[in-house]
Amino acid sequence: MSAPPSATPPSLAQSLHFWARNASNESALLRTSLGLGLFDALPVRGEGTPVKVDALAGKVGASVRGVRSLVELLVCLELVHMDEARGLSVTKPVATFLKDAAFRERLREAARWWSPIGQLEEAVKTGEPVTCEGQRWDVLEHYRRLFLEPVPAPSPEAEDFFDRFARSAARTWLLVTAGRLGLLEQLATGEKDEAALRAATGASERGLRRVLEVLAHLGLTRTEGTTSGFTDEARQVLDGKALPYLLRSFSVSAQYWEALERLEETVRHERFILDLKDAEVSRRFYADNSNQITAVFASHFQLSRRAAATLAQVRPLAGASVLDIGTGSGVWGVAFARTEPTAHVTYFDQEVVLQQARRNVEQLKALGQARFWPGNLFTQDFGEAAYDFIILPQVLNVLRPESLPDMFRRVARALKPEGILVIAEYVLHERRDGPLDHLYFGLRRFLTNEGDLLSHSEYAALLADVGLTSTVCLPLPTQELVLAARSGVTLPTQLAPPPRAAA
Ligand SMILES: C[S@@+](CC[C@H](N)C(=O)[O-])C[C@H]1O[C@@H](n2cnc3c(N)ncnc32)[C@H](O)[C@@H]1O
Repeated sequence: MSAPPSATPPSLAQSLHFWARNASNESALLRTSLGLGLFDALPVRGEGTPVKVDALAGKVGASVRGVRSLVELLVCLELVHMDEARGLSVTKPVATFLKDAAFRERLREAARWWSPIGQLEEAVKTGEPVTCEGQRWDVLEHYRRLFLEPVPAPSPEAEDFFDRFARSAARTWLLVTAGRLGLLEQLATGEKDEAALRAATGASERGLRRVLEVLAHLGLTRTEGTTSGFTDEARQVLDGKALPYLLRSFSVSAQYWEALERLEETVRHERFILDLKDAEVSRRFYADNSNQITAVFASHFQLSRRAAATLAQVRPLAGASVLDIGTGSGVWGVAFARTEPTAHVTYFDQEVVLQQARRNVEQLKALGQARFWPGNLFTQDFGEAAYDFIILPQVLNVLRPESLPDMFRRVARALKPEGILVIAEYVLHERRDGPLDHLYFGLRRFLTNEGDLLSHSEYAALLADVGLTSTVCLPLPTQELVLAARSGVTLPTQLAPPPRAAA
């Protein structure tokens, strides 16, 4: 299920993508919004004076940034309406089903299962209820009721809301668990009988059956007698490298589980459960994530090469000095090195992450043009008038909003007078009400004590403050490119065509 509700049901590939990345965010969003009383604090559309986000945060006693990161998603999902003056009200169908006491109780009951669901792996192995906060929870029975014995909701809108609220995260965790048990990998190699699957995964009879029943319900598997395998569609979608890639995405989502469960605490008090501003937590998280970042290297390399080609339209890259800040896998800097063999690239990141970047740069035979610079991007002085291009690829969203002016000041100082700043980011619509994937990404940045996503004009205002008065925003597939420079410097106004497959 993806949103807003559309006439055509999503394909299995689209659903898997959503379950891997955003389904647990969606459940946490709705569970937290309800827990905070956000819907109840808003007037019904057309029946009262719309409320601005600051006032709403005051009403529910929570942080403005936190409430804003929820509300922008609720607006995008069309559960909350935002008028031209940014006044908020709850839509009529939502107000109606939330007044239904029995439905409300179903939501409350479903909300209690987040932690127990996190122990699904144990439940599948033992076939027994799990213990959580001193109580026994029959997670396998919960999955049966949730997916195989649905209770009618008071309206189609209520059913859609319940699905997002209760089942979205449950789908993600089922797939996380099936991945961890090695069940999906077993099924990918062909049909298997129950005994073989139990032996390979350590699952109990009851646990395996339930997982397979729900996977079948999701359209991934089918079982005849005691033999199970992927459906034809699942086989096609999970062919080759697609399954390992998907499993890595699920494992990244799993890292956020507890923080999503406790999102209400974070929105209320800005108390961060997965605090990436803690140096040790950040080191571990990004060291782990750099594998994931490397897994998406090939697709991001398409984007970064296209960005380098776009800049080469207005400025020769020959002999250019390039600084790639928060380089991660190195995918952005190395694209400049590969586009122009005389360009020199400095890769800046945490030491532990640079080890991975070095391997990737070496593989692309660009070590001769490389310098690796370990440091802390929050405090590092990047020098003065030293670089023709500075790249900030997917890194501004790591900085809390109050750190952005200082970051831009250090970066503008390090740019040569004719230099160009290259920001690759998830740039929001001017109304900050989409795109949906960007907003979910933004919610994760908020809950990990990282930054805000901005619109083009919000970036332009901050950049103008440091003298980079000329900006353009060019949409790449999946993210945006904001280019900035001092007045009079020519910036490209359109993207170069996509590069050919070979690097
Ligand atoms: C979201 S990743 C982006 C990676 C890469 N630029 C890309 O587009 O794939 C953010 C990067 O910022 C780095 N980072 C986060 N905090 C940092 C800090 N305090 N100092 C240096 N690098 C940091 C992380 O290690 C990570 O590689």
